[in-house]
Amino acid sequence: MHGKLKVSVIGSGNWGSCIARICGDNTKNSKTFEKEIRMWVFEEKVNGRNLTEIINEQHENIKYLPNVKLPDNVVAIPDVTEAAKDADILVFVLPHQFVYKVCESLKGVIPKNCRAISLIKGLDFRDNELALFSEEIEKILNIPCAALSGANIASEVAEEKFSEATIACSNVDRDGPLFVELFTASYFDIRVIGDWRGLQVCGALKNVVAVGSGIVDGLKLGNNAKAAVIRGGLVEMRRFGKSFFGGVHTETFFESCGVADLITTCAGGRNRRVAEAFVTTGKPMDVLEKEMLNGQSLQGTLTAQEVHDFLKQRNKLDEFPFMTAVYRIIYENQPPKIIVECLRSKQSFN
Ligand SMILES: NC(=O)C1=CN([C@@H]2O[C@H](COP(=O)(O)OP(=O)(O)OC[C@H]3O[C@@H](n4cnc5c(N)ncnc54)[C@H](O)[C@@H]3O)[C@@H](O)[C@H]2O)C=CC1
Ligand SMILES: O=C(CO)COP(=O)(O)O
Repeated sequence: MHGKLKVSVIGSGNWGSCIARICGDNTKNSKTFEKEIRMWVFEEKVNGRNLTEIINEQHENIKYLPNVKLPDNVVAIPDVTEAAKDADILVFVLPHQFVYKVCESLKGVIPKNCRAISLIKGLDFRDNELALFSEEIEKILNIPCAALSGANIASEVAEEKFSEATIACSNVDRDGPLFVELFTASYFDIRVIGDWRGLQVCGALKNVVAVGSGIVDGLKLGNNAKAAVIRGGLVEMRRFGKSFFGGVHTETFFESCGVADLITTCAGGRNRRVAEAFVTTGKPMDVLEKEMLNGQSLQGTLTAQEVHDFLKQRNKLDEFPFMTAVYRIIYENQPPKIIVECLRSKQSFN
């Protein structure tokens, strides 16, 4: 290894800022990593000032992770190529709808020996295929890309409450220890696995299940119904992974990136909260997203659409009644109660 490794975090939202904080704490006195963490910020005005200036002066992302101090070695940079150039490690942590544009602008800027890790929860439906972001980043930038996902509601991790996370990479021996060193904290415990596809299928689809659980909450159906939705959702997540992506292991669904993330998101995530309000107010999800999230982004609504379009095009909607019900409720005005009707067993006792 020649010198210490330079780390850049591409993204600075709720989770992006939280993870930059962990990285910054870990690189402060590191023999492996350069102290400075460059964090790309999608520039915007907050209270009439540039968000990057506020972050660099106050060491706080007052819009996306308020009341949490960032270490002063985390430096906010508004130009993405400036933030990423010469990086040895790129941490992608963006809402999934923005990833392609950002990656395209990094083409030709990234050193050949750079490694990446994707913390993005989402899939991309294009050319009639669903793409995994770690694989898209590998293709666009021609560098290896691992993935991290887990039961990690950012506000809780930022308060240093105990969480687990999963890292998956194709070369566990080469990349595992390095990423574990970068992300582990006393309150953030990581396990490394080889199933990067299963991990990302879980991270994306659990957001659709969380929308379903919010619908159950909006209908005030109680904990048993929510458990039924989590169970049915998990079955379809596994079926989806196994049906459409090679190399997905059942064990992955028992890691933090699987059932644990599903449980926490269905209990306390943004997708759940906004979907509950969708039922109680009757307003569309995109309107509520703007009203309730102050610029933060829902991933479950777009993922529900992408999954639906993919399944429809393959004539497979019948095999995924729960995912299809979520789509129909939020996009096709179907009654919210179908969220549990779709789970009923087809057995007849007559
Ligand atoms: N917030 C959380 O608790 C967790 C989020 N994640 C995942 O991490 C990823 C990033 O989420 P967050 O950091 O929470 O983001 P967020 O939900 O806070 O989204 C807002 C971010 O998007 C940026 N943005 C807005 N317009 C943009 C544009 N046109 N181009 C590029 N960026 C733009 C904003 O500047 C801001 O940084 C998502 O895939 C999410 O599912 C994963 C674990 C936990
Ligand atoms: O991914 C998350 C927790 O692990 C956050 O979920 P929400 O986007 O629904 O808040």
